[in-house]
Amino acid sequence: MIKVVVAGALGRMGQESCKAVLKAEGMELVGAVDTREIGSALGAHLGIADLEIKVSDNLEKTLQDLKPDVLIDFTRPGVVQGNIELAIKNGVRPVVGTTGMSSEEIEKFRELAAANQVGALIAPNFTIGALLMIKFAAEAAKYFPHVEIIELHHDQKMDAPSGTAIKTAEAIAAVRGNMAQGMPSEFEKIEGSRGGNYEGMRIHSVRLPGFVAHQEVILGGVGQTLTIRHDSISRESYMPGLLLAVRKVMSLNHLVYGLENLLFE
Ligand SMILES: NC(=O)C1=CN([C@@H]2O[C@H](COP(=O)(O)OP(=O)(O)OC[C@H]3O[C@@H](n4cnc5c(N)ncnc54)[C@H](OP(=O)(O)O)[C@@H]3O)[C@@H](O)[C@H]2O)C=CC1
Ligand SMILES: O=C(O)C1=N[C@H](C(=O)O)C[C@H](O)C1
Repeated sequence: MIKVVVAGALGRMGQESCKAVLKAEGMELVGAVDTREIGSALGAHLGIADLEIKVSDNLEKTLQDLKPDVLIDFTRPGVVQGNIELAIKNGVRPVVGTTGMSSEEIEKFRELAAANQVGALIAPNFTIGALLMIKFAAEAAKYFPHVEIIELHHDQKMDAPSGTAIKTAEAIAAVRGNMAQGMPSEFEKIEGSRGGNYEGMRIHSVRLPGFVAHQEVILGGVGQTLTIRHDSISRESYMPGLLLAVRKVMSLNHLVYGLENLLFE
């Protein structure tokens, strides 16, 4: 049995993750950590009457008392960093969906995981569709190097651009490098109109109620454009990838950034 603790257990992704782990063969949900309704029964939040687990606000004590194999983290930027450090230092493998970390922070955790010989995964997106979108976009960018990314999310999202958009831009930049796009003399009449700039690629972040998580990668060529789009229309879409990650992290002794590295091996 893989023993799992979920941090951010009362959040949108945390609740979905708890339900998925409870249903998963070979996994046991042993603990739940959040900032809200501490001491309440997790089952009451998930609509499962006979679930014994209580919500704790103390991750360190939870990890030390319950000694889980894996920590799933869906908290928020600024919190996740401390959680990863606590997990690795306690020999618990973090499987992290929380976005908003810098590449320097990810590198620091890579070193920490290696020094402690603890498996870890940081995955900005757990859906197979988004991973394929990134793969296809990077392939297409070999032929269409002019690219803009539009990501669209619900309006409760804290970080912009999304972790998925950054991962997409990184994958495309690895193929085409840093490249100027558009007119050298272009200017913005309203600041930010052209979006964020990653190695010359523009990233536009839309935040509106009604969206879950969506992204378009638009590649432009002479007289033609190619659009690759992915839509997550429910948070269940992340669960198969998340459960796969929990299983795969058990046999790692280092940090992996991106589920694609475990999926398309
Ligand atoms: N990798 C992927 O595939 C996906 C990643 N995400 C990412 O996951 C993260 C969470 O998203 P989402 O579930 O929508 O966010 P929510 O705000 O719904 O959930 C976050 C939860 O974490 C809690 N929390 C805050 N601080 C702590 C803490 N110190 N310890 C424990 N829990 C804490 C929050 O409590 P409170 O409300 O009191 O602050 C809240 O319940 C985001 O970074 C998002 O971008 C989302 C979807 C998919
Ligand atoms: O906040 C979200 O909701 C999501 N965050 C992740 C990201 O930043 O890419 C994954 C997905 O897009 C949903």
